[in-house]
Amino acid sequence: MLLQLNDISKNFGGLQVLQGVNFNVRQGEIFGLIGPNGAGKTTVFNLITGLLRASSGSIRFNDDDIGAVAPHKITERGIARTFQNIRVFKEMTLLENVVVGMHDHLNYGVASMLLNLGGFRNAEKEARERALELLSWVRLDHKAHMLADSLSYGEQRKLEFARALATKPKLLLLDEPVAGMNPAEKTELMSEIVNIKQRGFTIFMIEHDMRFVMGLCERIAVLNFGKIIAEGTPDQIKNNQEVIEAYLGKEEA
Ligand SMILES: Nc1ncnc2c1ncn2[C@@H]1O[C@H](COP(=O)(O)OP(=O)(O)OP(=O)(O)O)[C@@H](O)[C@H]1O
Repeated sequence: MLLQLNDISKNFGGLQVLQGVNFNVRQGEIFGLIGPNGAGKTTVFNLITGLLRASSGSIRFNDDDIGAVAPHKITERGIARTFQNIRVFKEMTLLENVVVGMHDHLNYGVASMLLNLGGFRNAEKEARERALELLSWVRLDHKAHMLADSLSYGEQRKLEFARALATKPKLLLLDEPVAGMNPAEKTELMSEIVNIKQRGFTIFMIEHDMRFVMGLCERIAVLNFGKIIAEGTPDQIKNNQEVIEAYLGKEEA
């Protein structure tokens, strides 16, 4: 197992947001976490990436306990994420945005690279070539030299995705990757994610768009009021009575 959550609970003061959460993400798969608004999904990502600490339970990545590891160290260990609210540098080009994402993994500082200082030329050239390749994975390479500000909302999401890949993560966490995308952009992103998986990346996403999650994920866990109520293949999840009730309410179900 690449990632294991064992009996995780999280309280904010008196509010119990997660209770006894258990699930695993396997190497090489596309895994999805779904659940109604406020179920605790983003809290799970914040625990995995070290922004929050669990009240109890353990999180293991590559068999190491990462429950008390600081966020930047989590990135170094190979976990990258995108956020629900877009965080691209709008006044920088797409290429520069991705190069910035790499900086942890290069020996030279970003500032030096961007300033073209002699000894750093090679590192800069390599970084730019790699950034261009990552942009091509999300079909944004033709816009590499444009400012991020000129992108549509959906394109900015894809730029964030490319930037997260720049750290060469073993595990990529995507928080609502298709939020704000139009249907054509969603379909495109679906095939791009499949391609990225085929390159050996493991992907774990939170997503509300059922067509997207069901079409893409190999396994899905469902969180409701802080508890995992189901885990399985998309077909198992679609037909699970407790899941249907969580989404529709008992009356309608
Ligand atoms: N830092 C915090 N302090 C206090 N309460 C918090 C904190 N972070 C989250 N919560 C609460 O925890 C609960 C779960 O929030 P979380 O954002 O994890 O849900 P979610 O499933 O990601 O929701 P959504 O789908 O709407 O993004 C909510 O009631 C939220 O208000």
